[in-house]
Amino acid sequence: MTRKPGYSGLQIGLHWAVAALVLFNYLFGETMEEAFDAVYEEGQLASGLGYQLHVWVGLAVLAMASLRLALRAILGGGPAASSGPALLEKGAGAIHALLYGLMFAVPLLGAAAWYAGIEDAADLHVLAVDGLMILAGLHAAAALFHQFVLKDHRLLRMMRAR
Ligand code: HEM
Ligand code: HEM
Repeated sequence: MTRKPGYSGLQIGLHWAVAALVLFNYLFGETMEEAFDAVYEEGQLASGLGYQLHVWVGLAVLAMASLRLALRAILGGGPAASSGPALLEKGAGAIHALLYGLMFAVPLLGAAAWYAGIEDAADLHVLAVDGLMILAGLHAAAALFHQFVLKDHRLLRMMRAR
């Protein structure tokens, strides 16, 4: 079956929604750290709205990541459907695969820490978040390089529905 290159409106909407929600949880993660310490180190009850937002925003990322993978399997998209140099396409594909993996690993590790009180999962959650932010930064820089230096309209693929 031949598929049109690019992404559907829903795929594009989910891409940017995940990017915004990940950034939100990254910037406001401290409230969750305080709640985790209160519950598991000081034996107190967690208070405030901040940590609840962290949990729901993070679980929304998990749900959206699942939907994205399902849509990708059905609708396609991604570097395989485009035409850059083979080695660069492989690199981009590997980064996308790692980003997908971390979209699952980060919230799942957070849930294991929060709901089961697993300290090691909390440490891995924080480590995985750092990895996600570094990769997302590289990925965003690559998108800007494609768009403005190579001028191959790569960024537009994630802005205009096919
Ligand atoms: C400002 C930040 C970002 C920019 C400018 C950006 C840009 C793009 C662009 C242009 C593409 C399409 C590449 C192509 O197929 O030609 C893309 C795909 C992708 N992006 Fe981002 N992105 C950003 C943030 C993120 C974040 C935070 C994540 C993950 C949490 C992410 C995950 C992905 C994945 C997995 C794909 C591949 C989609 C697929 O083919 O199924 N991006 N991004
Ligand atoms: C995309 C999703 C998520 C991102 C980007 C994210 C990001 C973060 C960040 C930046 C911190 C603070 C790290 C620090 O200041 O040391 C943190 C801590 C934490 N998060 Fe998340 N989080 C996400 C999802 C979740 C989910 C779904 C849960 C639980 C259901 C969760 C539970 C926790 C816990 C328990 C901590 C405290 C860990 C500790 O103090 O060692 N997170 N998260």
